[in-house]
Amino acid sequence: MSIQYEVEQLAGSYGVADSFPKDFGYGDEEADIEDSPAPSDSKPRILLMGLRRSGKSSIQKVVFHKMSPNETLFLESTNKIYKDDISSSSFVNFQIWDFPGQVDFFDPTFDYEMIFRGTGALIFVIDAQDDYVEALGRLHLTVSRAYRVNPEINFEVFIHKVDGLSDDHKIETQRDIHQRANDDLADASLEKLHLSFYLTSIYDHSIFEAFSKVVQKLIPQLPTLENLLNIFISNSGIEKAFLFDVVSKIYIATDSSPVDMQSYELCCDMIDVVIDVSCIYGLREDGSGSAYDKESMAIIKLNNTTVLYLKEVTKFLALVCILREESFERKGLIDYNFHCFRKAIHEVFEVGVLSQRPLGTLPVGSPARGKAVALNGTPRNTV
Ligand SMILES: Nc1nc2c(ncn2[C@@H]2O[C@H](COP(=O)(O)OP(=O)(O)OP(=O)(O)O)[C@@H](O)[C@H]2O)c(=O)[nH]1
Repeated sequence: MSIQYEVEQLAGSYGVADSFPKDFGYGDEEADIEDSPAPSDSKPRILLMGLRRSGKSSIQKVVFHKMSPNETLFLESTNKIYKDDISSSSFVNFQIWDFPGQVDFFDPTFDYEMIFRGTGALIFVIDAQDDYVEALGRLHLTVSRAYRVNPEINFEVFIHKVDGLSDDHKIETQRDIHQRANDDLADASLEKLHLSFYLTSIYDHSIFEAFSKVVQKLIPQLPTLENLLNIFISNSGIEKAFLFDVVSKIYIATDSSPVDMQSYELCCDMIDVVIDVSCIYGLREDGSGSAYDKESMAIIKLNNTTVLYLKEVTKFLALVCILREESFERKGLIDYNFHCFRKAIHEVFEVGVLSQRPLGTLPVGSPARGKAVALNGTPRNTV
């Protein structure tokens, strides 16, 4: 059975007119799509805030720059705002702003209104191995100010460095921080301000999983991507599928079955294996070429009748699936369905790229014509 029909219907019927975070690729199919990235300062921002030494720079380096967790021990304290534009290497077309812990953010020389206005998500990092009373006060001050300037911001709290805590202690810490932070908001009549909490550590996959959720909330096309994944897996006998940003190993979408940490870790490990092998054996003799390109694909059969299947979807994205060996007997069907899935994803992105062009330059009849454009759902303000 093919899924071509449904997929094409879906991509069309959603009429995704919002923009998509990143131009999606390369090659013949996309040659007519102009790459017109937003000027770097107009990109939606993810702010990383928190007290000194809470782990902000480490998070950023581990997730987006492949730094090994142990190396973060030698990171120097950040003493100015560090703007990291990761859009040239990653699907995630955001600027990550790492704030130095010791700077008085509400110093009058700091134009915090401008900073918050163009912000998509504010991640507040709390060191769970330290006394967190001061951090909670700072959290309250920061989110209440930010909310007044821009109530659309997603407020995310990373209860970080939980690798040092026992399971019971983790739960208790999360409950306590959740309770106190929300009590403070209630006292300030800010009940509408919603905080999301995550237990994170750079020493396991929890930081990638948490960042995945933060980024997913900023992708307006998420429901379309999830639908496409659902159709793909149900027609191909696949158990779980993730759409990964290869560089950061953030999953930007998955099908609607629950995510268990082990499956996610397995898929992350597969990406590492593929990229590492490709770096060693996949480049040309003079070192040119790319470790990840249109040809990238891998199948790994495990000794427990599980098969892992990875294929390139776009320049930055890969589909990684987990399936049973017996389902893999119909490999032809899976390959064909993947082909349709890939095409549909490109169509979704194509509309996104078109919608980023000035409206006057769009072809008449283009679905993006006449719609207001907001990058990742976030106003494009220049700071
Ligand atoms: N155990 C543990 N240590 C961590 C984790 N994340 C960061 N650290 C350590 O925390 C220390 C401070 O990390 P930084 O990333 O420099 O903290 P920061 O918040 O950027 O600090 P400032 O730049 O001073 O604001 C480093 O020694 C890291 O190795 C974690 O998940 N677990």
